Amino acid sequence: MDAEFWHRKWQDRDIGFHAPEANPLLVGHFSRIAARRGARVFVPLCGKTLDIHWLLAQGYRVVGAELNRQATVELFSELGVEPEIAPAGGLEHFSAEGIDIFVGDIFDVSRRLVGEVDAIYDRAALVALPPEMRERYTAHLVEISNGAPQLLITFEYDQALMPGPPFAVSGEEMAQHYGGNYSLELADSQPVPGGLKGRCAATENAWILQGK
Ligand SMILES: C[S@@+](CC[C@H](N)C(=O)[O-])C[C@H]1O[C@@H](n2cnc3c(N)ncnc32)[C@H](O)[C@@H]1O
Repeated sequence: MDAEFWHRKWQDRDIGFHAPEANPLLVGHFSRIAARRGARVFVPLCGKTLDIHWLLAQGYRVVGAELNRQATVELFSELGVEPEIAPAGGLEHFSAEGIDIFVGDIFDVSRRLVGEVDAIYDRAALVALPPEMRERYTAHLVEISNGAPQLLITFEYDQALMPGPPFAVSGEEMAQHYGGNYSLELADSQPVPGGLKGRCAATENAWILQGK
């Protein structure tokens, strides 16, 4: 799952992960980790998700990281906002009132660059990464956010039945990555209607991670 894999997906418009509405688990649970209007929410691997539209509409500020420039151009266009675009280290920084998106590899996003983070919303980000990248990703997220609380959405299913992404991430794996920094609560668990990609029984889990 290198950069080319994701750029090709965007180029071929093979973006089944892009949901047509804000995620119900976000809508149902987010206020538990960030109640304050104006809180700044980090959305890693953000694509052009409508979850960002929802967060902005609730009065949150958003900072995102996304590899694909065209996805970011479309995000701002669909928000109806003209971004300022500037170089930022080796990345590009798209910004407008209440929103900053860094275009490039999340591993090049530093704590200094990302700035204040009050909460993290991870949907289709941890589960988009293969097992060998998840340890590095989770440690990096904790480092650049200073251990901000998270709402993290995962899938659980029999990985033998279907290759990822999205990958299955178990509760045990969650504890391995995040148990040292956070207390973990499985706040919600819902069957995926019709199965994952229409072919594999799965549950979608909403985890709330609060700093220890
Ligand atoms: C499965 S999609 C999810 C997008 C979004 N979270 C959503 O819910 O629609 C994963 C996204 O992560 C981006 N991505 C993959 N690897 C990345 C990396 N190393 N750094 C930044 N973005 C990355 C891809 O381009 C893609 O848009």
